[in-house]
Amino acid sequence: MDGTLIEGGAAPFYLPQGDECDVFAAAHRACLPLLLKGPTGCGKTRFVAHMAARLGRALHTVSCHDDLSAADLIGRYLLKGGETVWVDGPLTRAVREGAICYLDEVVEARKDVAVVLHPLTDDRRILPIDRTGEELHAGPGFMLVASYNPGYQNILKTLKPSTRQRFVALEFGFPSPMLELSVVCRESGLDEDRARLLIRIAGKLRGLKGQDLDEGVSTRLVVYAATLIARGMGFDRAVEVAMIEPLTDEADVKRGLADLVAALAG
Ligand SMILES: Nc1ncnc2c1ncn2[C@@H]1O[C@H](COP(=O)(O)OP(=O)(O)OP(=O)(O)O)[C@@H](O)[C@H]1O
Repeated sequence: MDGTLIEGGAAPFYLPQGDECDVFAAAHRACLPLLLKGPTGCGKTRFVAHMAARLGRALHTVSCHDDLSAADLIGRYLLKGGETVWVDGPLTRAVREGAICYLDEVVEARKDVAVVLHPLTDDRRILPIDRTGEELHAGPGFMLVASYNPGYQNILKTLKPSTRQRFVALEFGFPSPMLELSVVCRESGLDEDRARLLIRIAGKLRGLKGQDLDEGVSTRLVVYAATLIARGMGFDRAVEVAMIEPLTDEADVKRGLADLVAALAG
């Protein structure tokens, strides 16, 4: 596999917002790691799955959390049938196989993860495994992709410059209304008229980010609402359970959102 993109229907469905597929492919060819920045549910994970398939690479995805340590990524000795055996973690597996490793919400991970990522994301491209004494050299197929959501206002959880400046970075936003319409119809099977109305509602709700809401409604939630409607749920109820309830716990904000939706839905 020489990094040529495979066209065709085998890859998970993904509608590009711009030139991100070309940037991903170019970074893969150049053996550079890639950082995806953007809000939750805007298509980052789908994009990586799509690109991995088009590049003919296996994909190992890790959802990072605040207890995720370097050992979780690299591997550990485990007791199996009375014997102690070494078991590779997802990052080590990806390096050995020449696969793509996707670290979703990388800022959540513990600090020792950055120490592991540094020699792997600069021109050394090595993964030292202290416990086994191995030092793996990443081949041309391997690529590290990480994502984070700059919108989460947590000053303690941000990437250090020495980490972020090891990545080529792409910024994602919510798709344009036309693009989102295609995504929502394709993902849910809902008709265009009702999908268009959902997207207008989403646009209005996104406008409230920073006032009443921390985060705008994601494309994922619009797809949820559309899927529920396509399967028979009433429009208003689907909007309530998929596009309002998940956004906030505050009763008066919810009421305000419901009024706004009612005005739009007529
Ligand atoms: N451009 C797109 N093409 C196809 N589907 C999309 C696109 N953008 C969003 N989606 C839809 O939105 C859903 C959520 O996207 P995805 O899981 O990739 O979000 P994410 O940005 O990775 O979120 P998180 O940061 O929370 O993991 C997908 O399952 C898909 O249905």
